[in-house]
Amino acid sequence: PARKSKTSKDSSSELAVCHMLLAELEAHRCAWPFLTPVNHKAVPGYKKVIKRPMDFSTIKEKLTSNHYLNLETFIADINLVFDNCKKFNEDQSEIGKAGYNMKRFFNKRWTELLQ
Ligand SMILES: Cn1cc(C(=O)NCCN)ccc1=O
Repeated sequence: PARKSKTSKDSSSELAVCHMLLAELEAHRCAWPFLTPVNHKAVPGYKKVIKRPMDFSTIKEKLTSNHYLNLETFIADINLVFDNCKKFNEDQSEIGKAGYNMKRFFNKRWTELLQ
């Protein structure tokens, strides 16, 4: 049978999964470059190159202030962190490798939890 629009239960359990996923990302040993906003005064070129900065602390703030209307907008911000990283850093740099590891970890975990 066709699924009715999302019930409030669905979205509150999805929200709980988002909190859990974010906590796991923050605890990952490769999370260090992504925990707080990149200091664009200390990182030459970052402000010009990266049009939509994003980091885990900003995502947590948005999550706790009910900014995310649905799961997709949360996942889009997580992926923005990794897309920015790939754009700005060499693949084989320490930060580039950390971003690749975090993206693989995230994809594995959210598909386990939500699909
Ligand atoms: C994600 N990212 C982080 C940094 C950085 O310097 N983070 C502070 C680590 N303490 C620089 C470029 C970049 O793309």
